[in-house]
Amino acid sequence: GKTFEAQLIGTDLKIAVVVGRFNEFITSKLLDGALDGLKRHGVDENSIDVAWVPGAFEVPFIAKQLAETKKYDAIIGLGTVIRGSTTHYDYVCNESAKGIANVSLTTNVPVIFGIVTTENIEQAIERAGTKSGNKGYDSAISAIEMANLQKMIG
Ligand SMILES: O=c1[nH]c(NC[C@H](O)[C@H](O)[C@H](O)CO)c([N+](=O)[O-])c(=O)[nH]1
Repeated sequence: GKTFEAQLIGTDLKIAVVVGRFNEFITSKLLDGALDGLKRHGVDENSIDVAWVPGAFEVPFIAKQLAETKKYDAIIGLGTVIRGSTTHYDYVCNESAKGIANVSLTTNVPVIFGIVTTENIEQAIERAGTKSGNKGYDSAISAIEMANLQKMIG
């Protein structure tokens, strides 16, 4: 039988990035990583739209609005939730994760979960371009793969 495995080439793809402003010190780095990953894999700068929302909780809502335009091959959700500074850490994380998965499934547009969820600021910094890489960059690669995979399966 067939094996579907997509290329990581982003030419001709249209991508939207939804990024939470909360913990902007981190999320701006995630966005930089995502844009870097998209462009260096061939996505045209003019084919990348970015929407800023207040925080991770709002990412799914705007991701859904963008998905319903049918203009994008994939959407990347970026944010940072740090338990140390959040009393309602679990709610924000759970609703953001559940919401993002739900948008994918209800709109048939791949939405990548690029929300950094950590115990403390140091761990968040590690995932935004230091020793654990950049989760925004990784999300960009996953977005390209999922968009191409969906096109392969048709
Ligand atoms: O993205 C985040 N939003 C956070 N809260 C805001 C939330 O995402 C909504 O923007 C807010 O509740 C208004 O709806 C966070 N904390 O509460 O700490 C957080 O750590 N990260």
